[in-house]
Amino acid sequence: MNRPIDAWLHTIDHPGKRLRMGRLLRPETGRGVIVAMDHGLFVGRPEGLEEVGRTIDRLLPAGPDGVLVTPGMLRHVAGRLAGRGGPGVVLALDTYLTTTFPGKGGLAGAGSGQAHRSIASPEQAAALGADCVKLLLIFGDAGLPAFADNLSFIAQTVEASRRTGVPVMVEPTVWSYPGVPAPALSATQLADMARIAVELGADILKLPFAGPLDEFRSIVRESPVPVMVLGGARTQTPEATLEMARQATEAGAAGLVFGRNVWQHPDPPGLLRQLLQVVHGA
Ligand SMILES: O=C(CO)COP(=O)(O)O
Repeated sequence: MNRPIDAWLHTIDHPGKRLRMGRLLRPETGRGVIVAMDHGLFVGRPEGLEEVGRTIDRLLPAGPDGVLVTPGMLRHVAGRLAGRGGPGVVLALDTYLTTTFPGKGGLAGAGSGQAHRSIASPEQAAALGADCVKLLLIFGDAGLPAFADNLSFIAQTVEASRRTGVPVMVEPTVWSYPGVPAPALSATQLADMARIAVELGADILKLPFAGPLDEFRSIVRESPVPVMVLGGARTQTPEATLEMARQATEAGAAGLVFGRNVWQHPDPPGLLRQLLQVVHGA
């Protein structure tokens, strides 16, 4: 089910986007392994990611294809990433807030409800050297006006990406609350969410892996853009993380965007090497 990188890159008619996307997906396999480290924006100081710079230093020798960070944090870690010929940089361009933060002392402030906001412009992301920007497409209980704003924010960012040349990764998700398990998505729901993201102009999809394998394979096959699979909460065992990576690869995914399962592992570079082995096969 491997799709060569040219199959993806030829779908992109913008040279800047092609060049940047080619930095995240390896030419030999058409896939990439991106380590997500933007969690601080959503939850504060996650266990295992107390110091993003130190985590990056530990992971770089394993050779990740990309890192996902926030524009604010990039200022502090760009020096570590520069001058090495990689990894590519994905910047989180938005965030969502909920008022329920169990164990976090009500970090999101007073009042009730949910809010979704941009935290940087596409132009800023381009100026910061981003190879890709990541946006959320959030389904669920925030109300129709919030959802409509979310859709137009993605559409505007896609429009801006024509000027900046920075590809747009869209992550369809559902409003969730720290400490509360995210609702399980059926493959049918996921297929609809993915399709809406593509219709909005996503260049890359970032999706949770939802079995059964054949149904996820259909979502990947139907997608005209690469599908990368996110990790989610820490699995019970490293073997379960590797198995998810195997199944995602088997289903034709263009790689992984894994966070907690990498940097909360006792040996993050060791696990990352194993993931790279699964995804790239060498
Ligand atoms: O991309 C991610 C967060 O932005 C994925 O992180 P997790 O693997 O920890 O879910």
